[in-house]
Amino acid sequence: EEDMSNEESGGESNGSRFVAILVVANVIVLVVILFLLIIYYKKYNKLKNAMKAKNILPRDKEHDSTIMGRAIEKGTPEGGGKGKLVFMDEKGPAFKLDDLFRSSAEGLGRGNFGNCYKAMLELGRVVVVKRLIDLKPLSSEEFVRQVRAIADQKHPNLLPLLAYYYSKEERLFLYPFAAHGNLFHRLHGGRGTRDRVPFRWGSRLAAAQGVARALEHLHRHTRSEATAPHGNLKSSNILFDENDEVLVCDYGLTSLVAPPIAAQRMVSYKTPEYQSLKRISKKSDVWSYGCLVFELLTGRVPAHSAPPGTNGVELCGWVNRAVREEWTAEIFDPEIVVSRGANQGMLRLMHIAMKCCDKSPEKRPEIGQVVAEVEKVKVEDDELSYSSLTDDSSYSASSSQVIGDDRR
Ligand SMILES: Nc1ncnc2c1ncn2[C@@H]1O[C@H](COP(=O)(O)OP(=O)(O)OP(=O)(O)O)[C@@H](O)[C@H]1O
Repeated sequence: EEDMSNEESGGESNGSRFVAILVVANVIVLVVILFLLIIYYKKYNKLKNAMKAKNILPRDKEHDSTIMGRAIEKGTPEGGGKGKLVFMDEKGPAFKLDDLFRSSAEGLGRGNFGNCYKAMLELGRVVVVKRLIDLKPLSSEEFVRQVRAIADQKHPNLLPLLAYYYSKEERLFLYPFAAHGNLFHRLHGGRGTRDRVPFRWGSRLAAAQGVARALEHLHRHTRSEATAPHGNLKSSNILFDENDEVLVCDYGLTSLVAPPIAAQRMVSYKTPEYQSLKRISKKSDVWSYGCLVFELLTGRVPAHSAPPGTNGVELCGWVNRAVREEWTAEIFDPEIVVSRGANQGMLRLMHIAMKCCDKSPEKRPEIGQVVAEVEKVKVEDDELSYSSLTDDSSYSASSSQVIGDDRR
């Protein structure tokens, strides 16, 4: 009897051990399955994002329609922040934060200071929202003071700041949308394809004149000489409105951006004097203007402002070498020289740009002088005499080179 009861209790304990092993095995299998699912999900997401980044998968529509909301949600009252949308026009708000929150948006590109979105509001209004990252740590009062200084710069050739959004986590600038794109695309887009719309000399000259006028305005309204009032002058920051009028944008950010970031990313910090002496001044903008004019005349991208994925040329050195070595005719974009070669106006503009790009900032002209000279350049300018900025002897020499040169 004793043996039988021992056998029974042994059987019972074996049974419960078996059940326990079964439970543990099940738990292990479940944990392994869960673990595999997590790995699979992570890999799937990684692959999906990589494909999206390479434009293999179409962009998510839902993402597009809520992108603006996500961009600002942390700062809104609903998100727990204390976001504020402030309009610069005294007439008062043209729309509410909520309208922006609900607008559908499309990315325009990622610049050096964050993403830019085109936001389509109800009633057909379109604005551009620029997210600002890597700013200096400024108190809200100081930030507002700097933003007001930017907004007060009003000129027909400057893209006006419509509004700003400020919260602890997020700073946004709102601008009108410029319908005809930027100068970079106008100059370099679609080259060598059937889609290319030629960008003629007259339009390039008009762009050079508009930019010079905008810069002069910025310089006249900036007291300090030891700052670059624009700071980031380059072709992607020159826009065209629906009438093809020039609108210079992204001015005044030098006062908001942290200095090491500015040194890495802004054009005014690529000047010879900043590279050697860490000096920045109004003449840094004049140098950037000279480079921009070279870009207009040559159709080549300057190395210092070439967007990622594009190659640039060190244009100041290249043009100076061409003039020195007597092959000036070759620098001009074939799209503007057509059959008659570079005209007097193109040569005149080239010489103005050469003065602007002088290695020594002291030798560069003031932007006011640049405007006066650029305004004198005509679409068909056959006058041989001109003054102050352009050096008559080098001008005559290079004009004859242009006429006599073989195109290499
Ligand atoms: N108001 C606007 N209207 C139309 N296009 C704009 C407007 N503002 C910016 N863009 C375009 O959006 C794109 C991204 O602009 P963003 O200013 O962020 O970058 P970027 O000009 O390439 O570089 P950076 O940040 O150094 O200025 C550029 O192609 C620019 O020309």
